[in-house]
Amino acid sequence: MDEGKMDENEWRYHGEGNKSLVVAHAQRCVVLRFLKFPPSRKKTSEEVFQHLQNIVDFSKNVMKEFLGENSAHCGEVVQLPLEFVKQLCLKIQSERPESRCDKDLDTLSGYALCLPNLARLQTYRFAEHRPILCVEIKPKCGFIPLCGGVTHELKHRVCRYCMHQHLKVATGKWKQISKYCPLDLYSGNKQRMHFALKSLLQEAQNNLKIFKNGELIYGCADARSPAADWTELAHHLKPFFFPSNGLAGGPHCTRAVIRELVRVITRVLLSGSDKGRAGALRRGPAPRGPRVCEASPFGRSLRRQGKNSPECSGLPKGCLLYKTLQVQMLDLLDIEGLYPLYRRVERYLEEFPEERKTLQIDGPYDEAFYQKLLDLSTEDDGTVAFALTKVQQYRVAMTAKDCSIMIALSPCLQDTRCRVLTDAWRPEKLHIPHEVLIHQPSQPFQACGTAHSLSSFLLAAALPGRCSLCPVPSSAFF
Ligand SMILES: O=P(O)(O)O[C@@H]1[C@@H](OP(=O)(O)O)[C@H](OP(=O)(O)O)[C@H](O)[C@H](OP(=O)(O)O)[C@H]1OP(=O)(O)O
Ligand SMILES: Nc1ncnc2c1ncn2[C@@H]1O[C@H](COP(=O)(O)OP(=O)(O)OP(=O)(O)O)[C@@H](O)[C@H]1O
Repeated sequence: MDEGKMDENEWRYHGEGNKSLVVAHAQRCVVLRFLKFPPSRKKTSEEVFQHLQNIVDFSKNVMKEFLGENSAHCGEVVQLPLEFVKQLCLKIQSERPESRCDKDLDTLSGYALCLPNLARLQTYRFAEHRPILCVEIKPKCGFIPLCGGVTHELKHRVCRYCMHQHLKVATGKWKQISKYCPLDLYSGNKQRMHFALKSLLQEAQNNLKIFKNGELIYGCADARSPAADWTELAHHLKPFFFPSNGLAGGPHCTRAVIRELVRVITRVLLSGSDKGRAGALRRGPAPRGPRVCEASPFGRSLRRQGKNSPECSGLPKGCLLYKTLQVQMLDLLDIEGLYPLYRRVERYLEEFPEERKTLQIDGPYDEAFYQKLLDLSTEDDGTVAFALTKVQQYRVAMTAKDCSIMIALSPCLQDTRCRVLTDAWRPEKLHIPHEVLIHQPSQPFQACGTAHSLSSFLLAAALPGRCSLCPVPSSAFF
């Protein structure tokens, strides 16, 4: 990217979250990710640069280590002309959802992160003409804590996502309670996963987005968004899944297309053997909590059938869901167990503020930082070192609890063989037909009231095995 010659007209609004706003280049497969701040809280250029550099280091030295070399896109910090950023900000303002406009894009520092556009395939530097579907899922926390520090009994039975649903509907953030439960998605049981994905498709909230050729075609900006329209979605998807068969339209076709989409996503989520160290994280004695959340309609129907424990399929060790869950489980103590340790660190820093740097409180997120995360002991020896390790593990776990998985799918170019879509990944596997990418938004540490932003990571995993898209003839698309 030539930062000297930037033209705002070559970029379009792509999406935003609570902390950043993303624009995509119209031709090239890159995005720019800008930080956002409340109008009253501007940061200096140096602070913004450091924040973004921390995100890059964290992706590279922590998340990539846990989730696998092939699973990370760290991006790079770029400095852009201020005039370009100002014009871009004006250009995209009308496309921003109202609910996100309480924060402004940072137009003062000129810094942004440049990343690959994960809604497109990464093999090609330029947007090409083959159709690309990208499914973005933010699965949220996939386990129920079982640690002794948890005081509310309900937290041992109902997962955080399902509890939050009630709060979100009560406060008007979303219109209705979703049937989605992360524990169903993380179960590894295909039937439960299908239920979870269908529930996401019914009530996407901010947990599911679908892009076609880089454009958002399905997803929910806020509670004012129109209700999900499966007929329209099926219309978009039919050429991907049933390009040449006789399924004309109507409810039967819609159901068939949605079923196929759910089946393909499940298959992708369960595949993958990219090595990361998350699988090697050795747990202490603490056992895992219940595998089914009491609030999940799937769990309830199991109980009605008298099945108290579901058939437990478990996740294959190499798959991204498994690795993500392992990292989430670095939260060994829950916020209730962690808070006293956080206070211990805080008190220490009040007394010895100069230690902040030595203790790597705000980074750098380097190899030494990563190594300390591997200590999973829960025996508190009363030291600041122990408390700090648990706090940092908690922050990393929070990152994994808030990340998104991005699955890019494309039909094959030949009738019978799939092409590799990622040249960098295992070129001998000429049948790897799709890409999976994880995107992690900026991760704050708000649990205890402060707002340190920690991390962001982008991951890609190569998937072995044939995909159900393989037999799809390409001719229908070109
Ligand atoms: O706390 P949660 O589980 O509600 O997660 C927050 C997300 O809410 P969600 O429940 O997914 O709608 C929230 O998402 P939305 O703004 O609601 O789309 C953010 O992702 C937030 O992260 P950050 O503080 O902006 O870096 C997330 O905060 P963290 O918990 O990751 O700090
Ligand atoms: N590299 C990328 N490629 C494609 N799309 C991206 C990329 N990075 C972000 N996006 C899109 O932009 C949206 C907003 O970005 P992001 O989630 O990083 O915002 P955030 O403010 O950090 O998130 P949060 O609300 O969790 O704090 C994402 O949901 C995703 O759809």
